[in-house]
Amino acid sequence: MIQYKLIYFDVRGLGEVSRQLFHLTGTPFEDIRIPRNDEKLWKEFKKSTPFGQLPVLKIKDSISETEIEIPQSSAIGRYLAKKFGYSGQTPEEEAMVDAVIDQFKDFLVSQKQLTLAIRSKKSEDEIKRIIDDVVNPAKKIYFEALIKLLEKSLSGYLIGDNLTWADLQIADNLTTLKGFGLFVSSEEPILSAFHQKIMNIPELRSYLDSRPLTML
Ligand SMILES: N[C@@H](CCC(=O)N[C@@H](CS)C(=O)NCC(=O)O)C(=O)O
Repeated sequence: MIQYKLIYFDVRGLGEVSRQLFHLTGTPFEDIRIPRNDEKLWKEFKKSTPFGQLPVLKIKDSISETEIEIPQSSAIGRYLAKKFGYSGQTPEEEAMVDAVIDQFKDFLVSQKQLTLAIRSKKSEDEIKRIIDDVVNPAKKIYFEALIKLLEKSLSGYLIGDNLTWADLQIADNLTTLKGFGLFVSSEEPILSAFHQKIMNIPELRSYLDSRPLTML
């Protein structure tokens, strides 16, 4: 018997795609959420994590009595997607799924400047500057890459004929951008149709509906 514990902060962020994979597949897991604002608790807990950051996935096999901890959100997402059948159907699809995740991570470097500025209560002018000079140029490159894939897609998914964890990750990030006012459905019809398709997956819908729009 395998027991999963996913540890992340009490926000959507980098832990969300893994939570979604558990909900999608109906796999029981412990969803441990560290309060984002409890700095004292986090400072203590941080010491016990493999790389000093979250998310972390703990996997306990009660038969062999082994326990492992996996850090890094993409490693966790990829591991769960492989286990549950959402990592791509062939090695080539798997490579493209990884490429989409890498593209998302590249974009995240810019988005992170915005989230840090909001969290540290920077001035409106500074936040606008980050959006104009950093996030919007990176978003243009990111959206163009996604749109290219979707224009070629016959299934409506980013890669191949089936849902992969790359679809979940990108749709989740679109939700975040929507929360920031940086993804406006009427301006992005192709991405908007994709976002709706993923948001309406029957096995995930009630979970997704329960989640906040903002990732902070
Ligand atoms: N590359 C890592 C980044 C992880 C990361 O930045 N985690 C943040 C939360 S989103 C964190 O643990 N922040 C607290 C800290 O660094 O002390 C991943 O993808 O998991």
